[in-house]
Amino acid sequence: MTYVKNRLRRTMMFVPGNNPAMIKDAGIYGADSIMLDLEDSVSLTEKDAARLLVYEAIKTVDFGGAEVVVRVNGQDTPYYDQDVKAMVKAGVDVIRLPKTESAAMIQKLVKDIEKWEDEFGIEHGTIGVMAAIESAKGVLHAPEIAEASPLMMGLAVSGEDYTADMHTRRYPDGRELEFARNMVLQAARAADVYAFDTVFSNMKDTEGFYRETNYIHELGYDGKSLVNPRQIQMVNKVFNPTKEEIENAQNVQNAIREAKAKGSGVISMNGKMVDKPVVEKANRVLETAKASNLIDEEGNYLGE
Ligand SMILES: CC(=O)SCCNC(=O)CCNC(=O)[C@H](O)C(C)(C)COP(=O)(O)OP(=O)(O)OC[C@H]1O[C@@H](n2cnc3c(N)ncnc32)[C@H](O)[C@@H]1OP(=O)(O)O
Ligand SMILES: O=C([O-])CC(=O)C(=O)O
Ligand SMILES: [Mg+2]
Repeated sequence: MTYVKNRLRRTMMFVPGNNPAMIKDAGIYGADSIMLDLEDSVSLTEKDAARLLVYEAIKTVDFGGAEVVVRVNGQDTPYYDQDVKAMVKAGVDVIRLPKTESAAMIQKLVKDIEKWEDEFGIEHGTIGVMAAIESAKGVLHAPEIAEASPLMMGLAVSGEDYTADMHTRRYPDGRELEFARNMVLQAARAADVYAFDTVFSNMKDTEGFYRETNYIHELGYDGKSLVNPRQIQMVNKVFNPTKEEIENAQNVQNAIREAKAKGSGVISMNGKMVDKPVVEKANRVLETAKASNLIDEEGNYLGE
C-alpha cells in the first residue's frame, strides 16, 4: 500500500480497531477509504490489543482496493507514539491525527513518521497525514494546519468533540457547525487538500442523513466520515453526478471547443453563458464521473 495524493474520497468509514469481525469484512462495502480507529471507539483497557489487531489487519486483510487510514490516539496520550510506530511498520496509507489544534502538531506527526521510517528502512513520503479539527482552537488554526506539510492529504471536521468544546450539541439543521464547516472547507481549498465532513450518528434518520450530505456536497466538500456501511451508498448517490449532469458537462466541453475553433473563449449554450469557470466545473463533473466508473475513457455512460 502506498499513499496517493489524488483519488476519489467520497466515503471514509470508521471501523473500531478492536472489532475483528468488522475489520475483516470492512472491504466488502465499497467505501473509498477505510479508517481503522485506535482512538475513541476503543476503551483504554483495549488500546494495546487494538493496535496489534490493526497492525496485523493492515498486513493481511484484503480491503478491496480501499485506501487504508488509521486514526491514532492523540499526542497528549501515552498511546500515540506506539500507535504511529506500529502503523508506519504496517505500511498504512494515511494517518489521521485527532484533536489537531496547530500546524506544529502535524509537523511533529510527520517527524515521528520519518523517525520510524528511518528505523524500519522505509523511504520517506509513502504515508500521507490528515488532521481532524475538533475544537475552537483547531478551527481558528485550520489554514495553518492545512499548509503544515506537503504530505497533508486533508482536513476533517469532527462535530461531536467540536460541539462539546463549543458548549453546545448537534442540531438537525447543523447551525452549530456552520462556522467550522465553512472555515475548514476554505482552509482545505486554499491549501489544495481534501475536506471531509463529520459523522452522522443517528442510523434511523435516513432523511436527516440525506439532508446533511446534500448540504455539505453543495458547499463543496469532497467526502464524509461515516460510522456505518449503510451510509456508503447514500453518500455515493449524492456525490456521483447524474446522467443529466454528465451530459450537460459534455455539452459544455463541446460548446467551448466550438467557440475556441472560432477564436472565442465564450459561447452561449441554451441561453446560458459558457466560459472558463463553467468549463472548469464541467471538467470536475467528468473527472468525478470517470473516477466513479460512470463513464468510460470515451465518455460513454456506464450507469443504469
Ligand atoms: C465521535 C466518533 O469518534 S465516531 C467514530 C468512532 N465510532 C465508530 O467507529 C463506530 C462505528 N460503527 C459501529 O460500531 C456501528 O455501526 C454502530 C454501533 C454505530 C451501529 O451498529 P449496528 O446497529 O449493529 O450496525 P448494523 O446493524 O447496521 O450492522 C450491519 C452490519 O454492518 C457491520 N458494521 C456496522 N458498522 C460497521 C463499521 N463501522 N465498519 C464495518 N462494519 C460495520 C456490522 O458488523 C454488521 O455486520 P453483519 O451483518 O455481518 O453482522
Ligand atoms: O471525526 C468525526 O467526525 C468523529 C469524531 O471524532 C467527532 O465528531 O468528534
Ligand atoms: Mg472526536
